[in-house]
Amino acid sequence: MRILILGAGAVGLSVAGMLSRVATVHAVCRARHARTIAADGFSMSGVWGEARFRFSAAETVPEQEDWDYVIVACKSTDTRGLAERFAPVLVGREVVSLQNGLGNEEILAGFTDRVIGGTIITGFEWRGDARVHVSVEAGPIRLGRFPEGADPAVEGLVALLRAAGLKAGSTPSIRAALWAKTLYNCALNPLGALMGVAYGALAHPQAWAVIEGIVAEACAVCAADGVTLPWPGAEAYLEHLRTVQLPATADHHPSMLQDLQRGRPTEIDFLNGAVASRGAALGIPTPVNATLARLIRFRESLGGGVAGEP
Ligand SMILES: NC(=O)C1=CN([C@@H]2O[C@H](COP(=O)(O)OP(=O)(O)OC[C@H]3O[C@@H](n4cnc5c(N)ncnc54)[C@H](OP(=O)(O)O)[C@@H]3O)[C@@H](O)[C@H]2O)C=CC1
Ligand SMILES: CC(C)(CO)C(=O)C(=O)O
Repeated sequence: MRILILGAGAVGLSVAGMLSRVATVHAVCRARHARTIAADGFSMSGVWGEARFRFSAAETVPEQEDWDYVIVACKSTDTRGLAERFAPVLVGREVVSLQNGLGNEEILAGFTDRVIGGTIITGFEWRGDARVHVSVEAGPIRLGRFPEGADPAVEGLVALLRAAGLKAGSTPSIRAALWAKTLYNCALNPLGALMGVAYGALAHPQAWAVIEGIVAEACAVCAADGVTLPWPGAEAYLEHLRTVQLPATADHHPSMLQDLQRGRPTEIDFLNGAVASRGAALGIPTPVNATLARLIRFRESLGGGVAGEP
């Protein structure tokens, strides 16, 4: 099996490393990571184990290679640019999004008619060039044919991930899985990023009241979008978030916080911003999500460092 990973960073290089145990892998990543991988390998620590992996990595794709799967693992803000740059590699191939948020699969569907959606609810933190710490894991990787269904290509990648030692499963309703992951990220990422706290701190009643608003609106938009979530309503999801997901990732700081600290664009327009824009299109009011999206965009405009510092 031959796997190409595009936009390989914390998530993509870790998945590349694990898959290199059972498949031929090439990762398209930044040059500094590629240099370190060539010299010393990719180093991984944490809940996926301590390991050093060697696989092919560069800023470009080797010419005239064939790929069984192309996994896109960049930030959602880079999906379109990356897809445009590597468009010839995507045409007619199985292209898998392993990213957060709503909208990546729709972008990739403009480049291939074989899109597989994916969700990953594991925490990855940079520790240096080509060095990543896998901090927490709250569930298996979920894959499904986009917009719906599962088929042998989806099952083939699930089997490969399992053979590599990862927890993975398929779903016939990837849109529901993407919405479910988006609920989690919308509820926790912007608040955690704005307040500079780990997820566990968001159980505070003042924060939780905001989270209730975020989730109620997002569930209403999701229902209007024709997607049935695994929970009967917002209350049931909030209970799952409070009792299962929050404890499992209590010590994790949202990647959005790191983006803000580094003065980088966040994925807000694929999270709460996407809930607000889809809500507007469907006639569902989303004042809480729209306000959080505005606050994050405002914070982005202030650049890196701590707000208020000279
Ligand atoms: N980190 C986490 O814990 C989790 C992240 N996710 C999601 O997974 C996705 C990826 O996140 P993550 O791995 O953290 O992001 P990273 O920023 O660590 O990785 C993406 C990498 O792609 C690189 N890149 C972008 N464009 C190109 C290009 N044209 N050529 C080569 N490299 C390129 C980026 O470089 P540069 O930075 O220089 O632009 C970066 O190194 C996101 O949607 C995120 O929300 C999901 C679950 C957990
Ligand atoms: C790491 C994870 C899964 C939160 O636990 C995440 O989605 C993020 O930080 O964006």
